[in-house]
Amino acid sequence: MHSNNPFIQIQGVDMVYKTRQGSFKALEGIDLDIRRGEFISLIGHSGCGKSTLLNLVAGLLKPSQGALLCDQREIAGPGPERAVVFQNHSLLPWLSCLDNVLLAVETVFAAKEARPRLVARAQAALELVGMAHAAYKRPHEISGGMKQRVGIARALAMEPKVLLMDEPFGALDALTRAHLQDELLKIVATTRSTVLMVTHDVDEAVLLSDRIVMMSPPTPDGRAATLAQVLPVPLLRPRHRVQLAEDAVYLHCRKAVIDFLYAGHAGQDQAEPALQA
Ligand SMILES: Nc1ncnc2c1ncn2[C@@H]1O[C@H](COP(=O)(O)OP(=O)(O)OP(=O)(O)O)[C@@H](O)[C@H]1O
Repeated sequence: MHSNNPFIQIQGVDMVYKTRQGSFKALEGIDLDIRRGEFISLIGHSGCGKSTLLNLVAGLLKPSQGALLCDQREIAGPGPERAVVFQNHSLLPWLSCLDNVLLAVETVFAAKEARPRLVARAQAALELVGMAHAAYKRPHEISGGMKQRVGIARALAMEPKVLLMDEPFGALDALTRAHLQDELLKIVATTRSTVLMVTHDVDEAVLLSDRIVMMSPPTPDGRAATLAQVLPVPLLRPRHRVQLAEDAVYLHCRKAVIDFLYAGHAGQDQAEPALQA
């Protein structure tokens, strides 16, 4: 059941990095509530703090101000209920795909379950992403898209309450990317995970998200990045990319994000088009 209580709460968060040149405020005054089972995308130009915010929710960073809560508890560090998928899969090259997933399964379930059950969990996760056939292959023996799927399987196998994804499909070709987006839609419909995903891809954000959080970049006069706008995506699920291509709501959302990115909220990196329109 999806409850309306916020599952992740980000309250008045500032993030200041200490650098050799002094302090750098990357985020300021971030407030965001995420409901259980909600799919949220973070979008914005390079350097506007998307990864920083994701890493704060992951517990990999501590906020300089404010608080982050997951399921009413303060996020004090990384935890198995919040699994992270990075842009480059980060699989261990000397282990098979199955063993890579198993390693993650063990960290969560080894204390209370016997090995056959753990292996079954790892196999089920590989199946979920269509990679059961590669269970005994090592990462160098499979394609980039396949590695990324195994990375997602590894995260899902931990049965996390929250899936945190930092440009999970950023390094993939367009076709593989579209395929994995479709799979992710199905997987999330099954697992009902709460997802926070960083992306640069407008269509990906609209296709997958319940809400798109648009972040404004830091300003040249030293103002930190902040959340500028939150766009609801009121499209019914299941969603099908081909049908959506001409859907008025889809096109409206897509245009709203593109307008945001190009009108007034462009970062100092305008030469780097963040869009994959
Ligand atoms: N460890 C760090 N130390 C100092 N500054 C940092 C650190 N990590 C990030 N920053 C700075 O904080 C700002 C936000 O970085 P972040 O990686 O969160 O942005 P982003 O929106 O994810 O960018 P991109 O889309 O390019 O990945 C940037 O100006 C970056 O240079």
